[in-house]
Amino acid sequence: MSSLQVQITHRFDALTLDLAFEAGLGVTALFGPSGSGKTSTINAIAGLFTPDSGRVSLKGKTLFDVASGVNLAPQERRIGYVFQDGRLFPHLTVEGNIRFGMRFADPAPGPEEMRQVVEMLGLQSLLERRPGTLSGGEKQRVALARALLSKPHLLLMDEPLAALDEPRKEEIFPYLERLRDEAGMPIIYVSHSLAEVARLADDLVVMQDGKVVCAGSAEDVLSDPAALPFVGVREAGAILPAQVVEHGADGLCRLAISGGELLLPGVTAKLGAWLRIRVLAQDIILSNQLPAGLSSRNILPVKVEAIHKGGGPGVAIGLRAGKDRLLARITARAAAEMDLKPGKDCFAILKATAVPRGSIGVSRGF
Ligand SMILES: Nc1ncnc2c1ncn2[C@@H]1O[C@H](COP(=O)(O)OP(=O)(O)OP(=O)(O)O)[C@@H](O)[C@H]1O
Repeated sequence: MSSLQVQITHRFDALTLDLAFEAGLGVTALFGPSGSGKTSTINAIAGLFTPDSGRVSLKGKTLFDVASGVNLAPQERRIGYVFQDGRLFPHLTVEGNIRFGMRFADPAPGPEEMRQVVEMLGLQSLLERRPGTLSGGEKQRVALARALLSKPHLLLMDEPLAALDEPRKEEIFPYLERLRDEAGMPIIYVSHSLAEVARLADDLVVMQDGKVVCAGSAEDVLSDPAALPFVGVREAGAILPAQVVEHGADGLCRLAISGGELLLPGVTAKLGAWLRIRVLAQDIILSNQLPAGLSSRNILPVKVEAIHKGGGPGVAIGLRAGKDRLLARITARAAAEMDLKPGKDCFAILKATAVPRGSIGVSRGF
């Protein structure tokens, strides 16, 4: 049974929320366009907003249930909440802010637990500083530490990177990846950035107009051609588990994937490290023959699994590459001329520079 179970309905003037999903350990991303109801959903989980009907339970405990009249106050729910803007107390030091979270923990964390969280989030040298002197990324790490030291059973994060520029985002990602792998609790991560989601999420719940339109493991959803219209044609792309095999003297890294190898620039992870590589559907070219004399070194034998026609000239092609899946987006005309259909073998070609550094995340291994 999943740790968190959510079923809520609520009618706002302009939107009706009507959704159900479950979340286990690790990061479950709530992804969807602005106004799809993501924040309202996590506010309902946190007890900051009371829906018309439904039920929320965490680790078998009912937090909210209209049928039986249960509606625990936010502070009784054992939930940590990290807001987009951090919401630190400006008059307290970093340490004061972090200790504030401990007031809600039961039992209160000891010095060793505090040391571990401070170390995990790299806050050792910031403890005496005040929030006004911190960068956006540092503030978010403090907000995370404060939430974690309240010893929650669930962590809710609402667009925690939205206010940060790209370098600050890059700075905080390793901490979020560590948190995902070490926190030992469900984390609900709200985002409208598929790049963030592809990098962090174990599971994905895609929302639109107050409803869940698809849900499952991030790998399944992001490689599903039928999900492409919901995640966006430009942003859609599968994630491939890959292991670092060799750093070439020319700056290219050789990565082993279940269906072959990739050569990519800009990979700094150590030999043997497991990564998750996001390959955008629009960056894949398909060929019926093994291409010769091509500049790309990344040519993978693949099998067509599914084809999904959208309203426009494009089609999404679900591909099997070894044990993994890829998603390609090509024109319907090309698909027809290549006679692509489920079961057909072909080759997927990926330009090395098509995978930017920001599309490479660290994984807990597969
Ligand atoms: N308190 C409210 N009163 C009336 N309508 C509301 C209220 N809160 C939310 N809504 C409605 O629900 C919609 C979704 O809001 P919500 O903040 O949950 O979406 P979101 O997916 O988190 O969007 P964003 O990414 O922009 O924060 C709003 O556009 C609005 O129509």
